[in-house]
Amino acid sequence: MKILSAQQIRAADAYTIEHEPIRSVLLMERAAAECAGWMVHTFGENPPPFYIFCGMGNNGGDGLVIARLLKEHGFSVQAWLVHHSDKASEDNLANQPHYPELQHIHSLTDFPSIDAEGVVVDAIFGTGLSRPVEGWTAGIIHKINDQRGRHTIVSIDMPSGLMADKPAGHAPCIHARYTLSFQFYKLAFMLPENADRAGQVVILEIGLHPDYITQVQTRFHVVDKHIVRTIYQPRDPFAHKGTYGHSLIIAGSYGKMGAAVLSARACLRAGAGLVTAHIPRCGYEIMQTAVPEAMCETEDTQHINTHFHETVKDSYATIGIGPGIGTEAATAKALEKLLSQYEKPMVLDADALNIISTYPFLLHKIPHSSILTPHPKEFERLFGATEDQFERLELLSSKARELQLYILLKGRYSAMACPDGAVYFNPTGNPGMASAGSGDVLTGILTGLLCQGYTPKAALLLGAWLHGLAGDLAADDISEESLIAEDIINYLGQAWLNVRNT
Ligand SMILES: NC(=O)C1=CN([C@@H]2O[C@H](COP(=O)(O)OP(=O)(O)OC[C@H]3O[C@@H](n4cnc5c(N)ncnc54)[C@H](O)[C@@H]3O)[C@@H](O)[C@H]2O)[C@@H](O)CC1
Ligand SMILES: Nc1ncnc2c1ncn2[C@@H]1O[C@H](COP(=O)(O)OP(=O)(O)O)[C@@H](O)[C@H]1O
Ligand SMILES: [K+]
Repeated sequence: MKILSAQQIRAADAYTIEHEPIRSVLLMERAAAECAGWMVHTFGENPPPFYIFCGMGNNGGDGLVIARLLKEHGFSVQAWLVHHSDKASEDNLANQPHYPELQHIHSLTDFPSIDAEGVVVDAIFGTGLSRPVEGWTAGIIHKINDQRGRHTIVSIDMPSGLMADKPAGHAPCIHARYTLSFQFYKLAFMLPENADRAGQVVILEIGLHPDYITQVQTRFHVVDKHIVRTIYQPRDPFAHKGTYGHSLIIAGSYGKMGAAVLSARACLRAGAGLVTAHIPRCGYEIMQTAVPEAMCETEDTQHINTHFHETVKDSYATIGIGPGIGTEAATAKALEKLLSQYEKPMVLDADALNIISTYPFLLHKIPHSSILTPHPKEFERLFGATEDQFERLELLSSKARELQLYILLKGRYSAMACPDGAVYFNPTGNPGMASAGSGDVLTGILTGLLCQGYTPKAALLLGAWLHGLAGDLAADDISEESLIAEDIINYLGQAWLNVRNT
């Protein structure tokens, strides 16, 4: 699914109005009807009172229509027009007479007391907000946020105060429980700095013209079922174990053999034909016992990996390196040699990335189209700090282009930058996965997918999706709290079935 900028969304509205064709006030009616429908579906059993705050633009226009529709449905509704500007938009103005009970807010003192527990609808600003909200309108936003404990706040299209594709910093902004966003995710929703602003994002289809959506060029995308289904390749009925490649996992050190076990096991469950784990000697029995399906190659050194470059053969379809290997000088030396001699795309994670941040010239030795999977701290060590998360996204995308690598920046919506500069966000996954070892599993999955012949881009998008989906399926059964990395591996099979049957 594409992520459009505010300006592209305006163009999509205009294109739809001209080519469907539909009058703009009817497009507003259609969008608002989707919101009202969601509200009836969500709160309709025993409807609470609704308090609707409308702005002067088209977002406010949506609010006016929602107020009318909910009232017609028999809900208890009060609505206010927040006069942040002297002029209302045409469609806002057209809808005001259809809601005669409309009340007015001209200053902070007009803010009503809203007693009974209910739903506060925020339709003050949408994608038209061009600068941070100031003055008494900012005060209204704070007053609405003060209601959070007692009321459910639902924002229409955007939480008011947030801008679709610009940082809002510490500017006043509604903290919604739900955001009903029209047709597309907005870039701002993908960033952790806005996590407590948009709340749970619900995408509502409002029938914007498909021709516009197909032809519009955008760098940002959210991975969805359609993309994943296009990537998925069923296995060949005549396959043998050689068909799906031989991968090498270089991982683990004394005290961190779990990282190696998790990566090797995930690599197998992702579908690799053969897996060899390269580990220090201290891990031999652990690995052979925990992952009997994997072959094992050990170092002369007892506790760390130092000579893996000597055993690497071109016959390995790919390599996954990094989880738990430590950052000792001897390991760093071996990594440098490995990067100089192995030419196929590989997966680099964790300590492999930490070593590279200490010796940045190694970045240029990584085989093109390899996948790097830093978490935010590792990313900062590799590429430096940024002012805000929009700037960090730009840095991510420009580094992927400059180095011709795929870089996955981990998070709630992991951001995956491609060598052509495009960035895909992965929507699957949950906070239960914020526990030790989840990243080691991801390394194994990505390696397993590369190994069996998926292109690096396909492996990246499908791998992140499967990883998060397995986590979601596990959390559904055993809770987010008790989820551990091993569960992600155990539910990978169900995630595969889900992808196959979609
Ligand atoms: N036909 C369309 O264009 C449709 C638009 N829709 C709605 O329209 C919204 C966009 O509407 P608009 O473009 O009118 O914009 P908004 O309603 O988001 O806000 C624009 C209003 O806010 C004012 N404003 C902007 N920045 C401000 C600031 N910092 N402080 C105070 N006032 C400020 C502007 O002067 C204008 O009055 C979408 O988010 C969506 O809710 C939907 O109804 C779908 C159809
Ligand atoms: N709140 C969350 N929502 C979705 N995914 C998450 C969340 N927290 C963590 N994850 C995922 O779990 C993985 C954690 O990786 P990482 O921090 O490297 O863990 P570790 O180093 O312990 O293995 C990442 O893929 C990340 O996207
Ligand atoms: K809003």
